[in-house]
Amino acid sequence: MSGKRRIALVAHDQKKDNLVDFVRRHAAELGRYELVATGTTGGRLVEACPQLTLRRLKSGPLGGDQQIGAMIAEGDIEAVVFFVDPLTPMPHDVDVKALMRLAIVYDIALALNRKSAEALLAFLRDREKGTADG
Ligand SMILES: O=C(CO)COP(=O)(O)O
Repeated sequence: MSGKRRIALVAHDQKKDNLVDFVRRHAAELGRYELVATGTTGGRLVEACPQLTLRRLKSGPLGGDQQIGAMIAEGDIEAVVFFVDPLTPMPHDVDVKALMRLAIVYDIALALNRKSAEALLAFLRDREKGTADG
């Protein structure tokens, strides 16, 4: 690891534009973290924010969600921003659930939509300042 704290970024197809918008608006702040993303999401983010250094994992349905889950289990993830699409059936739904489950098990900050992602960043900011628990 680089020594920076790590954040995972993931979005389902219908939510990728929303995540790109979120990351673009917070690029400077997110750039202070080591960023990992599932494959297609990562491609979109790198295209939109070429200044960000981001490691692309496998695409979600091909194991990317599980790679993030494994990082959580290893203690290598600080927070997960995962913009989920609740209206479309996913062939890899079990992987999505497994990732969320591990985030809960390990008490990892997990944001599933834009407002909770804003709250997550505020929490990380407070934690850096030493004014948040956890
Ligand atoms: O499917 C995903 C999360 O479940 C995201 O994967 P991609 O970023 O490769 O589209």
